[in-house]
Amino acid sequence: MKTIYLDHAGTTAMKPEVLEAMVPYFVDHYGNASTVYRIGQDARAAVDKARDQVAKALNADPAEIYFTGCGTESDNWAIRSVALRMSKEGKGRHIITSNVEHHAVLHTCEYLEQLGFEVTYLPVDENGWISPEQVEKAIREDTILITIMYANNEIGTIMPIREIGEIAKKHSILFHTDGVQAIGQLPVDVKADNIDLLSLSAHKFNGPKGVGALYARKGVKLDSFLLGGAQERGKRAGTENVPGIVGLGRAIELAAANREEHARKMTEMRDALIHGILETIPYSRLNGHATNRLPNNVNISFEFIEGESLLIMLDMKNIAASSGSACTSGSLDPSHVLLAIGLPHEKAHGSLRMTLGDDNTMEDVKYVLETLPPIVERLRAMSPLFEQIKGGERLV
Ligand SMILES: Cc1ncc(COP(=O)(O)O)c(C=O)c1O
Ligand code: FES
Repeated sequence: MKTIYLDHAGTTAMKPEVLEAMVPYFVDHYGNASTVYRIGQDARAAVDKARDQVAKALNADPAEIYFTGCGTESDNWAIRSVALRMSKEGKGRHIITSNVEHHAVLHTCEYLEQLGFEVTYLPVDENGWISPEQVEKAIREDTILITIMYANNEIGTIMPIREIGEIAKKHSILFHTDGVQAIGQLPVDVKADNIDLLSLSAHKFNGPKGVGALYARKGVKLDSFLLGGAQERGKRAGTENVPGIVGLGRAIELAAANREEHARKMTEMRDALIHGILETIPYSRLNGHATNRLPNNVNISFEFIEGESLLIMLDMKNIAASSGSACTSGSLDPSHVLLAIGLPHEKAHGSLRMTLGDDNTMEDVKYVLETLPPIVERLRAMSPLFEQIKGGERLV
């Protein structure tokens, strides 16, 4: 039986068209893009083309796009570079972010705190949302950067990016957004959204792993993060990952062209899953905003069960899902995002994230809706706590 893959927020399979575009740059045009001879110049032209493709998808200028090694690098680069430069220029040392950011942002902010920066971690509401007013209220004389994610990778809540960008602009503060989960799902437009810096990662929209990009608006002074050669106009040293960059360019072009149809299809499957589960499984609740959420994200907590056991049993039925973000699923700590929306530990542990993609169909949704309820029931039958409430008494 085929695997029903429901972890597209973790990573996605590459599209055959993307692979096809990349292959020649491994074997034929393998030259170093910084050289003058033909096979090097072929590679250079391919990097330039990819830069155009990324710029077009974001409504940016190609000169505003820098290729990186991953979304994590883009986040680190944007935040550290702005912080260090602004503080050197005496503009201040205060950063505003949220408490549901990806660890690429949170750990970078914590690192900067060790260097003497001050960080405000705005608390989200019960839906995982930050209001523009909250952001405005947190602004101080010495605020140099606002970094708020476009959409959350665990619970799918979409942040009011355009409004936050407007506020940042009004106060002349730089605005970075981690757009890793938004690209391909939402209509991201860096100009209309008032974004100064945006991070993205190819493997989240059917491109290759290990390649990302950072958009930096013209006029934003960006210092190099990786020091060395003069690649990426002297801003990001290291021989370009030409096949990866070509793949990123092709993948974002395809994602942008199919975005509306993709979002429509995802939303339909998402809502069928959410309603189907909430209607058939007692003591379950949806995490994240009911409607203002990524079209492909389903995140549900089941009381009285362990997310890990649920994942193992789903895997035995060929369903691949997640119980939190990929990097923390090996740890015993409950997700910081689920705790931030106010879930107590036991509910946070019993959560299931299913993120849909192009390869899913309504048949898959049907299969999940048939397979999941008996698994939850079996796991609950083993739970001593659940035994106590069987009589109909509500404990929590
Ligand atoms: C919101 C968000 N930011 C950053 C990242 C990191 O991206 P990458 O895996 O390319 O380093 C991820 C993916 O795990 C993510 O979901
Ligand atoms: S590093 Fe990928 S989910 Fe955290």
